[in-house]
Amino acid sequence: MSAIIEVEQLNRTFHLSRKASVHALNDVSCELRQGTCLAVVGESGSGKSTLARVIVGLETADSGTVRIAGTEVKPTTARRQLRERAKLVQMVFQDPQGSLNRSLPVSATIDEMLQAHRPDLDRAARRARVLELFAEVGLTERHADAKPAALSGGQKQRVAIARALAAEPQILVLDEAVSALDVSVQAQVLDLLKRLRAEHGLSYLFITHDLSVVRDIADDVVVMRTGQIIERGTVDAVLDDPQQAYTKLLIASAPRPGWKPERGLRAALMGA
Ligand SMILES: Nc1ncnc2c1ncn2[C@@H]1O[C@H](COP(=O)(O)OP(=O)(O)OP(=O)(O)O)[C@@H](O)[C@H]1O
Repeated sequence: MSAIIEVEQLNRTFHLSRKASVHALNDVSCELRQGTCLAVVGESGSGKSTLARVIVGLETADSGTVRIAGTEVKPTTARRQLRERAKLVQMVFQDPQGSLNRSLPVSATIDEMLQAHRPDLDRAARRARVLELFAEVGLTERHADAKPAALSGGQKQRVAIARALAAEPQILVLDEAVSALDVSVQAQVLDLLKRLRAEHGLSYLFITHDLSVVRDIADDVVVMRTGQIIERGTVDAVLDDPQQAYTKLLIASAPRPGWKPERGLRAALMGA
């Protein structure tokens, strides 16, 4: 199976002051196989979001390459190139609020995407497409015409997914996209994502700190720690037979029935 995203030796350092800097990405290489889901896991600050942001072009790497669908993508501000990249890869964030205007119906955000990516559609055709996209993510016309405040967190995240789909991308980069949702709503959104992936032949880069979510949706996983990938493999191989002590700790500290927060990763790493 060919790779739709190939990341080679990415480096990104943030200089915080004259003396202090953070190596957020340290020679990171990985690939997302076409039609599959690659999970990127690791504790807070390990570099997951920076990797996602470099891939979608929101962040610039100091060195290294990103190829999407065989073509190297470079940071750009040129509208045409940004639009081409948006057609390949769309990002869904933890907080859907960012892409919604409080004073407009949520359908407006999808209409805006369609205006950018489907200039062939007139107003009536865009409205029809908006309703089609809402139906695809399990929402109705009533939801489309509601303002953000009238929708639940799960419904808003469905709108964010519909917005991403409006560009007809090949890849979704989901950055903690289900992390803020209640467990039952999270399961519904994960089911939706699995269905959409199958129906549209999408590939997912799935950033999460939650290993139960990884087990549910991902095929492959990379484990990040302080900007480096320290373990990689299929989900079954890595979660059932982790090789690195850090991965073992991540798994041991993942919430499960009977789990106590004070026995979490930080406590475990500190030997508490
Ligand atoms: N714009 C920035 N300026 C300075 N430092 C940054 C910036 N973005 C990220 N960092 C630092 O880079 C490191 C990696 O951050 P990143 O957000 O990629 O980690 P993460 O694994 O996604 O964490 P989280 O799950 O908390 O979002 C952290 O130490 C962070 O503080």
